[in-house]
Amino acid sequence: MDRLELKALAKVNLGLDVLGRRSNGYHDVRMVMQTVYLYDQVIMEKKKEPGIEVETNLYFLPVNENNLAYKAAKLLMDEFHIKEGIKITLKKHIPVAAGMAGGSSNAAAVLYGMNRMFALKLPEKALMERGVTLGADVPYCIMRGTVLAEGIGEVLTPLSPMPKCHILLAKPPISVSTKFVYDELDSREITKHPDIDGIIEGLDGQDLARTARCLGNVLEEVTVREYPVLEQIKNVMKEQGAMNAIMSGSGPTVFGIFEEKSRAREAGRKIKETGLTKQVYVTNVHNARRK
Ligand SMILES: C[C@@](CO)(OP(=O)(O)O)[C@H](O)COP(=O)(O)OP(=O)(O)OC[C@H]1O[C@@H](n2ccc(N)nc2=O)[C@H](O)[C@@H]1O
Ligand SMILES: Nc1ncnc2c1ncn2[C@@H]1O[C@H](COP(=O)(O)OP(=O)(O)O)[C@@H](O)[C@H]1O
Repeated sequence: MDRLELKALAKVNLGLDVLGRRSNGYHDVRMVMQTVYLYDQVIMEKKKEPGIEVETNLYFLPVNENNLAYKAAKLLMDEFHIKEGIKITLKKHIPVAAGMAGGSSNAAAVLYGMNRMFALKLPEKALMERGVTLGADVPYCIMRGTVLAEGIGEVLTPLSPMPKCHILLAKPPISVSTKFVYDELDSREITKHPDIDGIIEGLDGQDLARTARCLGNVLEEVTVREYPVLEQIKNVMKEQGAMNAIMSGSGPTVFGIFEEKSRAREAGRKIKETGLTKQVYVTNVHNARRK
């Protein structure tokens, strides 16, 4: 196989709880992850000359060893002494540094793609073990779907799939570092832990209303205080009929759950109109496994 075109899908966190801090600075988490149908296109092409070439439509992204897609390719090329080269084209649509795991999803796609193109025959678990060395969310991005993520995010248990619904994503034009958000949380007392078990029970009962009611992200304690725009976006979504709305991951993307697509669209229009952000996307949950 000389060419492979993959979709690297984004995620949202339906629930995100932090249980403790490890001595290396990483945190023990308990998260419910959900894949959404917003994706980057990852095109992989073999080339005769050795080496890794990365090309992307976003001028500000690195195309060297600092790109997560490059790192993923290098990891397997080094381990398996691959002599041929690879060109990776990233057509980015997932907002960058947004709490939607765009970079991790690119890395996951490249690990999956390299495994297939070079017939490495690594089982999914082996790809995940390598993936976590690139980022805590990479193993989940390999697995995809509705998943409970524990440990630092790499201990994965598939859950009952999220019932069909529409997701409105809104990314305000602010930048928040994941490390900063986790570190800030250490200096605060967590006043309210999200009801992760309630989300899981909602999913088990295929009860969208219950699942939506239990959405929660402990990292909001840091970001919402710092950036009131997040609360404003959540409020518009709820006023416009969202079953609930919270921040995804370390932010700043906020997402709302809607039963009707027209209402999700209308809420997106309102968010743009009121000048909170121009970056809004209406999408849905995606539960198909990789082929
Ligand atoms: C917050 C979450 C929620 O899904 O997602 P994003 O907001 O990045 O999408 C993840 O936990 C982020 O995962 P990921 O972005 O892959 O993390 P990494 O690159 O491994 O780590 C970036 C930094 O986040 C902090 N970190 C990450 C994961 C974790 N369990 N504890 C942490 O404290 C560490 O300070 C680390 O240096
Ligand atoms: N292929 C990539 N796509 C997006 N970001 C990347 C990529 N490679 C490296 N990065 C860097 O990783 C950081 C986090 O990006 P991203 O994965 O989009 O964040 P998040 O996990 O918060 O959604 C950014 O600062 C970006 O410069």
